[in-house]
Amino acid sequence: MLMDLKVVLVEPLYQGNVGSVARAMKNFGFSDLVLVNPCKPEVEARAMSSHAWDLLQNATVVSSLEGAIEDSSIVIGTTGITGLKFDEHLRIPPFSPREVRERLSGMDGNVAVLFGREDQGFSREELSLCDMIMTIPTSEVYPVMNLSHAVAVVLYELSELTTGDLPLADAFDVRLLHEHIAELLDDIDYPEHKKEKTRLMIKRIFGRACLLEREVQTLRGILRKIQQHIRE
Ligand SMILES: C[S@@+](CC[C@H](N)C(=O)[O-])C[C@H]1O[C@@H](n2cnc3c(N)ncnc32)[C@H](O)[C@@H]1O
Repeated sequence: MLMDLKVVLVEPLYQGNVGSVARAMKNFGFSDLVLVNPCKPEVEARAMSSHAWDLLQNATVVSSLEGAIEDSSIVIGTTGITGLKFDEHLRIPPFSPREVRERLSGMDGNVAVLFGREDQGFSREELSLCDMIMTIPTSEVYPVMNLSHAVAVVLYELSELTTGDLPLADAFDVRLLHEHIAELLDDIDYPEHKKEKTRLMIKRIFGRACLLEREVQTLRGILRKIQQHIRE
């Protein structure tokens, strides 16, 4: 069974790419396409989508990335630029599509894979919403691929992903866990200037772990106990 996976295109600029993405999705058996503030898919998009025009017609159009991923347990950002050039503050180890497939194999849940703008990729704020970063290994000489080519390679690999019976934590519960951690940092008077980066680091650690429902509940239980202890 295929994982419940949606492809999110963030502010795609060119109709041709949007059409080609729809085609690649249909080629690999995916249908859930979300477009954040897209260019209007018209004649060119239709031509490039070929027999996947229906998929494009049924795409969900939203006005914010947050809205596109609010129900996703795991949010995976994609980029051709890694290392310090990518973002010196985030320093996230990127995963190849094969590594992502291996990590998610046997699990069940909502996964969103994000693809960035053709000209600028993602902003730092957008990247901070991601649990994992995925990079297709390419030539170092020219690592940045065309948007729709990148989608096709990623989906080729993820179409081999087999869903299992381990439920990924619900997006809402993961959000509560992070709110809980933020409260705890306040309770222990964690240095104000370090809070944001620390919260992001914890989000990344948990993101890489692909937390299961039971694990989130256990972590929240422990945090509650610590909080009670501190507040007494
Ligand atoms: C043309 S690229 C964007 C290039 C942009 N100049 C940048 O700085 O990221 C459009 C999108 O394709 C995807 N992409 C391109 N190359 C990739 C690669 N090697 N691995 C994973 N995704 C890639 C990413 O989602 C990227 O945001």
